[in-house]
Amino acid sequence: MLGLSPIYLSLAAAAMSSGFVYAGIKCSSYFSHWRWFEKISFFPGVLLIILGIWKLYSIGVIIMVLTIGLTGGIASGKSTVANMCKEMGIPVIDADIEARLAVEPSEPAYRKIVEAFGPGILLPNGELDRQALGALIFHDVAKRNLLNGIVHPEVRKRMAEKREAAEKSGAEVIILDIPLLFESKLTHLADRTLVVQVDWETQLSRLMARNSFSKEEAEARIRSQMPLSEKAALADAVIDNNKGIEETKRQLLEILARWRAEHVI
Ligand SMILES: CC(C)(COP(=O)(O)OP(=O)(O)OC[C@H]1O[C@@H](n2cnc3c(N)ncnc32)[C@H](O)[C@@H]1O)[C@@H](O)C(=O)NCCC(=O)NCCS
Ligand SMILES: Nc1ncnc2c1ncn2[C@@H]1O[C@H](COP(=O)(O)OP(=O)(O)OP(=O)(O)O)[C@@H](O)[C@H]1O
Repeated sequence: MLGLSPIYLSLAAAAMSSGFVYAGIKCSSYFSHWRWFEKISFFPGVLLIILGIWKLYSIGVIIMVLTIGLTGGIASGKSTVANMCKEMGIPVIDADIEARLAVEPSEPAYRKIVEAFGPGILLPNGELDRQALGALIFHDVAKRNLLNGIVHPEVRKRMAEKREAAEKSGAEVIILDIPLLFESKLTHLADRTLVVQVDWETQLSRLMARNSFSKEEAEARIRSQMPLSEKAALADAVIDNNKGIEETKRQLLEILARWRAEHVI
């Protein structure tokens, strides 16, 4: 996230100094009553505060982190792009994975889901039957909202913890892979938003192939999300993932290089 980049620090320093000067002028009557050592130490004191903040930044106490909110539609290629980032050594925090962990039988969300949807959504071994739950919620907006209301707060908590850990480990870039970044109004979590886009036909055929879904099942899942064209219009950058993997990687590298440069200046 923001951390404190040099540009923000410079702006803060400029604002602080002008604030002090303004206050100094406003209080000139007081200022004229200050003793000589108070007058002499005033401006160097301000300078020392600014240098102190700068030092904290330079030794890494204040870290500058670029947080990217990666999103898209179901099967548009978010995980494919996230895996490319992981290969580059960039930590990825994946909302789908956190959502899976949050509904394990030992977790509080599990009990709430069973209470809300009944034991019919359980497998014989007691775990959630994800296919059965999916069949319910992707065809019924009220049920989807009910499930989201149980799972999403847990996912947000888990992601915040992981993000803090990634920041502490000194990561300069962090990817938050959040399928519902725009739907759930979570863009404030990221400095930049990146949408992985594909056209409808490609999305449908990749989803049907990957999950062995019927056309109807796949369409219900796609329609349960904000249209990809709307997400693309809201994003800071868009990766066109209709073509081959290499072309997708080329676009990713270009965007990362641009954003890294912008964030550091
Ligand atoms: C309904 C569930 C059990 C289906 O599980 P399944 O293993 O089939 O799918 P998986 O979790 O891998 O999700 C695949 C994709 O479906 C889409 N999706 C999942 N949940 C939702 C939802 N509530 N609304 C819209 N799209 C969703 C996302 O694009 C996601 O990447 C599961 O998706 C779930 O618990 N969803 C609610 C939590 C959630 O919103 N997860 C998304 C990220 S927070
Ligand atoms: N450029 C590409 N060319 C061909 N196949 C691709 C490409 N990008 C992704 N795929 C395939 O499309 C499918 C969906 O991709 P991926 O799993 O990355 O999507 P996702 O957005 O993470 O999906 P979900 O929303 O379900 O988590 C996968 O089977 C993947 O291998």
